[in-house]
Amino acid sequence: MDRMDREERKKVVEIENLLVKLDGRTVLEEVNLSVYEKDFLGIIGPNGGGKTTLLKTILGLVTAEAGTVKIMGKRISENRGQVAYVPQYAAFDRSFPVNVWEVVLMGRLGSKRGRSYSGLDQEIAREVLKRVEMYELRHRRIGELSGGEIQRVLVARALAGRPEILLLDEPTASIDSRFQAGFYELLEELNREMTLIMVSHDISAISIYVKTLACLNRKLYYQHSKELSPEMIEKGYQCPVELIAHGVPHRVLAAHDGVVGS
Ligand SMILES: Nc1ncnc2c1ncn2[C@@H]1O[C@H](COP(=O)(O)OP(=O)(O)OP(=O)(O)O)[C@@H](O)[C@H]1O
Repeated sequence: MDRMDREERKKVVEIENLLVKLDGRTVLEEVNLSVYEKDFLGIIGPNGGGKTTLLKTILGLVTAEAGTVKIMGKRISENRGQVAYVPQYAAFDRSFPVNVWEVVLMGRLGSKRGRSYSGLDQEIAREVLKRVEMYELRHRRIGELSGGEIQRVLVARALAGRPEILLLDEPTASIDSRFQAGFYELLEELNREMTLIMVSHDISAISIYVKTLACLNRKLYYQHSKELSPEMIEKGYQCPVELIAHGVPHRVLAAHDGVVGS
């Protein structure tokens, strides 16, 4: 995406000089990031690099030590409801005794008045379940679903809040590779209407679907492009590029000596 194209679109997430400490330890520092309307940003990086923490900061669940985070031009505290989160599947308790329909309705909790869900809440739950092709299984207990099905339900729950920005934390980690392509296709379709920010370890898969890639290892390396320069990877992973390059399709590597970019 070139600069001209970006300037015509709205900035939906704007992070400046972010510093986050957890238990007194610096987890994120000097993070600057602008995400534009309808971007599909993939964030990669080593374990413990701060990816989940960055998503939680955008959601307002983690407080910054310094710096600013703005969503749609406003501070997070003034702007709830426009960002939704699809958690890591592993973080979801499968033994929780609820069915698909109830899980998706939880996505309407922010708008619920009184004790019961409105007709509108139910209509939205129906619509989002159809969207992720899980409506037929709406009476199923969560514990009876496959990893891929649960992930679709979690996307539906996030969509039920009618977000402008969807954050996804390793959404395909537990999905059988046969079903991953279908899941990414769903994300591509959603991206026509909303901004997506996705954390993943699966560089080769996400590089097919995302529009831009960033590398996070306490600091964020990002050029508003799908190409990762060897320098970004080296800084991001703090190990020689050669080790990583085997697992990265060439087309995400910018041209440099010894590696031909395409
Ligand atoms: N609640 C917490 N209290 C203290 N430290 C934490 C907390 N949550 C995370 N951390 C630490 O912050 C660092 C970043 O963690 P985070 O989960 O954001 O990384 P990540 O890039 O998402 O890792 P992974 O790829 O393994 O999921 C890690 O060193 C982790 O141990």
